[in-house]
Amino acid sequence: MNEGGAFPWHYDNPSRPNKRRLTMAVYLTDEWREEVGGEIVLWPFLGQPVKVQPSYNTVVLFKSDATLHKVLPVQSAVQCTRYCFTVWFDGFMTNTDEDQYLKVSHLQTSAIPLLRRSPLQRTLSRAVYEEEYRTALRDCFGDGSVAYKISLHEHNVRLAELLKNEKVRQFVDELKLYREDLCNTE
Ligand SMILES: O=C(O)CCC(=O)C(=O)O
Ligand SMILES: [Fe+2]
Repeated sequence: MNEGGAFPWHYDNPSRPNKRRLTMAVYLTDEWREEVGGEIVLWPFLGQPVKVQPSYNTVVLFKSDATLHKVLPVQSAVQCTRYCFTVWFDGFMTNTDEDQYLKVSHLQTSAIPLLRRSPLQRTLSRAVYEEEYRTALRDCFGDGSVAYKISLHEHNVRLAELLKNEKVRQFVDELKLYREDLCNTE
């Protein structure tokens, strides 16, 4: 992935033909401490991010198709190897049409509770969190690196494609406001 072993914001199951339903990450770093870094951050759609320390015997379980997450860079100056293994559980009913295809009827306030728990959020996530996606790419790959430039370009292209649609653009603006309001009240 990259030298620090970090991951930018992603879903473990981004779309078909992926079958992942559940992610289980098991952390086995002995004597993990804060200056090592490498925390996993889970971000429930439109909610508050949750940072989990990858300390020995910690297990994290989440929905692979509806949990945005990233892994913070490990500080290479601190001589500590990060040990982790991940198990993905596939599902038979993963990425159904209902999970996969955003409809015009989803682009309205009343659909927000559904989007917050549904894999449908994946279509809108990079637009709602466009800046956070960019920052995480830079933190993971390093400013000026080829990998950063390529991944940033890919993000920008996919974002522009999504925002071509006027209704999507308007709804994304609404979701950004909703997200801010919720962060201030939660
Ligand atoms: O290393 C971790 O904490 C999780 C890795 C991860 O997100 C992945 O493999 O998709
Ligand atoms: Fe992941």
